[in-house]
Amino acid sequence: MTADLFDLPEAHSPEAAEPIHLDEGAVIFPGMALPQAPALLDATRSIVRQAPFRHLVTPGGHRMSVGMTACGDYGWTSDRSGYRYTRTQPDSAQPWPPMPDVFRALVLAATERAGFDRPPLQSGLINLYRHGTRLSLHQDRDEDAPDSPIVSVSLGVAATFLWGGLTREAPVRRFRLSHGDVVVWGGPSRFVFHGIAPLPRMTHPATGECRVNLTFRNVMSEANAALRER
Ligand SMILES: O=C(O)CCC(=O)C(=O)O
Ligand SMILES: [Fe+2]
Repeated sequence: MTADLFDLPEAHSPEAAEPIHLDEGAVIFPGMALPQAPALLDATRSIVRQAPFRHLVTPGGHRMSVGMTACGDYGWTSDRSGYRYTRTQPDSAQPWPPMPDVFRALVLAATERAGFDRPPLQSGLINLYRHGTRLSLHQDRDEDAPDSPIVSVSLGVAATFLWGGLTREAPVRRFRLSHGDVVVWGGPSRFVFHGIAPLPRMTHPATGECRVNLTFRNVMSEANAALRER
């Protein structure tokens, strides 16, 4: 599997520093977050002190191998009763830590660079992968905000991103996501099936044996958010 990983397009070679277009509305920006990576990891550590990683249980009773936490107005949770967004942490009833400025600035820049209007700043999920951790093919559809894209930032050990289509049966392409890579998907690609292949046993100077992924979403559409504020 490690050999497979190195056969994928290398995001950081000079000739590949250009955006990689996956589909209409979906793009990888290789290395876009490299300058901010140390600050992103510091901010992540501070969030984790306030809201520790948890291995959530799926409605089917499986313990997820990804460790998860969140920041911003909403965090994603899962348990035997289903998947949902909550304004408080599942076991402490504390609000999620606020979204750090260094996260917000990167989300704004990536959203604009990808040509979308509405930056996903309502929820920042933090996923922790170790050797063998995977995230099977899924759509991000627990949100009610199809008008804003997903922004995803990869830090630490490189992973294989699985990029499928709008149905589970669609062919899956594989891309290598390295430290500092940013992926944005929205518009016609907002509900594309995607996932992460099991993380190889490798180390990265910034994170040791781990990969950290930050994914940003809006949870409520502009119309629903406006209704709430009335
Ligand atoms: O770790 C990644 O790059 C993808 C994460 C993801 O798809 C999710 O959190 O829904
Ligand atoms: Fe996802």
